[in-house]
Amino acid sequence: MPAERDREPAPTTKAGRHPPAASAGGGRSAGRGRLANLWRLRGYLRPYAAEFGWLLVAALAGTGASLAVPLVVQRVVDGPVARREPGGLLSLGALVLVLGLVEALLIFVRRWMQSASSVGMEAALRADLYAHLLRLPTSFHDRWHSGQLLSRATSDLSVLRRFLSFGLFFLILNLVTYVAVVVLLIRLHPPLGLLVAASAVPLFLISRRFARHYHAASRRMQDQQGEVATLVEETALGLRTTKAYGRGPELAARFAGNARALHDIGVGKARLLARTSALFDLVPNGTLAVVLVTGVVLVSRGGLTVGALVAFVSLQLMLVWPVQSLGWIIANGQEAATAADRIREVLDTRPAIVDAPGALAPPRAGVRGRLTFEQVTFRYPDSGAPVLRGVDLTVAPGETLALVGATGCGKSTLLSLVPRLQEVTGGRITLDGHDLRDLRLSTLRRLVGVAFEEPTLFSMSVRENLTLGRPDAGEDEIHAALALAQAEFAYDLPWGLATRVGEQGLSLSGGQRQRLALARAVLGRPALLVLDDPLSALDVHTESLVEAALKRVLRDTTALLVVHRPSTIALADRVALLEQGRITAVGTHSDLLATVPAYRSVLSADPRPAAGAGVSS
Ligand SMILES: Nc1ncnc2c1ncn2[C@@H]1O[C@H](COP(=O)(O)OP(=O)(O)OP(=O)(O)O)[C@@H](O)[C@H]1O
Repeated sequence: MPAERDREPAPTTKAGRHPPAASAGGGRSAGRGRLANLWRLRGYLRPYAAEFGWLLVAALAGTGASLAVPLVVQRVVDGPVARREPGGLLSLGALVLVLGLVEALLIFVRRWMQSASSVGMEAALRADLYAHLLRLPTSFHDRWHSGQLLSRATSDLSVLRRFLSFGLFFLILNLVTYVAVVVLLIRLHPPLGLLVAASAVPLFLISRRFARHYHAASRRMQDQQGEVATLVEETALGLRTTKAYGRGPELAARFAGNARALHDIGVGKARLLARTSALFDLVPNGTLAVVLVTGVVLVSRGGLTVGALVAFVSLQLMLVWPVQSLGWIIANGQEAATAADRIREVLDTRPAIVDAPGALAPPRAGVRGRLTFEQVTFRYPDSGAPVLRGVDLTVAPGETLALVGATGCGKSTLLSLVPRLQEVTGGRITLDGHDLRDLRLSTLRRLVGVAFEEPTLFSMSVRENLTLGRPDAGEDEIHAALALAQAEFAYDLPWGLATRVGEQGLSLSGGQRQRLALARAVLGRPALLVLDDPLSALDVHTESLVEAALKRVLRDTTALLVVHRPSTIALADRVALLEQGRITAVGTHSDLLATVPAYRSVLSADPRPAAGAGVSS
């Protein structure tokens, strides 16, 4: 299902902002829009419309059967009982039995069919949400807490399923029951019937107030669940650091604070529901008391038959449960509305980096690999100053260019622009003269092999990790890539390449992970290699082996490398110095060493500001 609106609401982000609905304590516009997002998800119910319709028919028929019983009882009381003659009692008794059996059968049919549609709807929505998360740019994931996404993909979807399978169903059923009973009551005795009908007014007012407050509480609760999920996830991922620094107690206290907040919101919600449920109990029972007293007076004055009073009261008793359950249904509905808001916040975020219409897909063989940055500017969303400012740089086909600069000057950012993980905010980058934005994303990412500073491995087999970008890679290619990255240790793992590496590849050493990530980048000989400090976690011996192997690959591949160590810089044909978002010098390593003090300063880790950086690109 496509995202429908072109807006990025302020989500519960890492910056801690909340969407407008989170603080919705009431207000007319909030009230109007409260169910809007729930309504927008109706498309997911469409495939199950017929099923849902049959369910409703079965439920309404069952309710009709149960409503008929008091009317038969009226005939029994006013007929055989009043006349004190049992004639006709048998047929009326048989009718009640048949009605009971029909009702039981219809309830069985309804329950049998009920769950499949809601589970199917939940699965479809979850699949769309996940696919959409994959399409969203890295800037989106930079801003959102992973726990918030996790809770949306799990608990929010379950809340929606519960509402669609029970809440919505009983809301319709109970409303129809209410109207049908009131119509029957008015037919039995118009003044008393209208009195019962009038009880809908306080019920409506209570419902409206409750819905408003419960919606706000639900939003707080579901956001807080996301916060707790984030904390648990961060703790699990950073467990080693936490333990090493002895920060366990501090984290436990932070968790306890968050869990306490969740608990308090949960208790608040439960109390709100309890208070309102009491009112929902009071109204039908109070009306019943008035009807009983008035009814008995009417019977004593001959204005109503005993049978009619029995039928009236029996029918009215059938309203107690629908009214009592109103609190639960509204609560469920408001939680579902909140869940829909939270899910739409993700679905409404448009993927910013997408294929242009008519995007090109040049074949690998036709790509020479000339990479050019033309006046490239880049600024992170929500941050003030641009990280890159007017970068001009050309990497010739087959050339290896090393990017050098002080920490935080924007090297990784510049690299991330090549596979379009981030989009330039000014200027353009071209590959063989084509603006990267004119290339099909999937093609571009096949042409560019990437290895990041932090080598991420997924909890799947080594082979799957290696062939992530090239599922079709053959055994020879895998072997060549592993050999190149000096990562043949993978064959010696307990199950060879079929060995599952742990989450984030934690069962491997940093150097092993880095070598596997390098093998993944070079697999299939991409036209362009983009490597962010690819040798940082290697020991001196392995580093020189990988360097030697890399040298071979780099000979016929265009490559842009971020490097810190002079030994790795030797791999490059030329070096570019990045300072405060600008390329201030380009040349060979020896030229720059000789002529650019800032370059010497960066390489010698000299913290002094480099004055007079000279050679410009
Ligand atoms: N996702 C982000 N959102 C906002 N600012 C960011 C983001 N990532 C990086 N930055 C900022 O952009 C600047 C450049 O970061 P970048 O990681 O590109 O530097 P770098 O030169 O690669 O650093 P290092 O050598 O330490 O890896 C830094 O000031 C950093 O704080």
